Amino acid sequence: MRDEVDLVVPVKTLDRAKTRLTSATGGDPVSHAALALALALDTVSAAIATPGVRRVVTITSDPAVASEMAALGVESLPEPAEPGLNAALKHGARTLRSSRIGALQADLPALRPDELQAALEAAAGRRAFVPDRQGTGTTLLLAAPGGELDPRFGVGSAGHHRVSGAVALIGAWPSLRCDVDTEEDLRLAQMLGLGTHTANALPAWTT
Ligand SMILES: Nc1nc2c(ncn2[C@@H]2O[C@H](COP(=O)(O)OP(=O)(O)OP(=O)(O)O)[C@@H](O)[C@H]2O)c(=O)[nH]1
Ligand SMILES: C=C(OP(=O)(O)O)C(=O)O
Repeated sequence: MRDEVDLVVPVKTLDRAKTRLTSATGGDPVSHAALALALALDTVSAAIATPGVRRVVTITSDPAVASEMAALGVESLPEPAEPGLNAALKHGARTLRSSRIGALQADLPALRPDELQAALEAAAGRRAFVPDRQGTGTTLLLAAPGGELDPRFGVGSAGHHRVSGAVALIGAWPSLRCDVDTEEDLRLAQMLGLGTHTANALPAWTT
């Protein structure tokens, strides 16, 4: 039987999201929100196309995000009263009550379903995580079947997830490691091959 996972994807309200990318859109808030949304839509589109992913739910208080996710057939849950990324993920994990839960960051615009699938299979039922391209952050955290998510995202989260007993998954999945925080990340993601939402939302300098 396939070891399927339900993924919680956190998405900040668009007017607060991706501040390190502000320069990429020349400070225009409308273009910036469109780019932040596009990153999330491409991430979620790839996740729902991955055979080992049973269900994807976003955690967001932004109605525009929830509406666009609904158009993809993806449900959104509002954020809990407690602020912050890890509180949002714990809330999502508790609400879903899945047999196996994972957290996927929403800024992976080059994500390929075959690469996400390869990482899910490499986890082989263990609590595991995928470090970002720099090796310090985390792009995917997987609970063991029936286990707690215990998210420790934030600065240096790869180290925190390792210390918490999660196995680092290292393999040929560059698109899963390429989270986009800065203009440089965006250029690298473009080289890997962006999803259509982000490609269409790109600022003029990239084309
Ligand atoms: N729902 C929710 N998602 C969050 C929260 N904080 C971060 N995220 C999401 O978690 C992921 C990783 O966050 P970051 O890479 O730090 O993104 P960011 O906070 O938008 O970017 P910066 O403003 O540049 O730090 C992104 O998908 C964010 O949208 C939060 O408080 N609530
Ligand atoms: C919150 C995280 O993302 P980033 O480093 O992209 O801000 C993380 O990797 O834990």
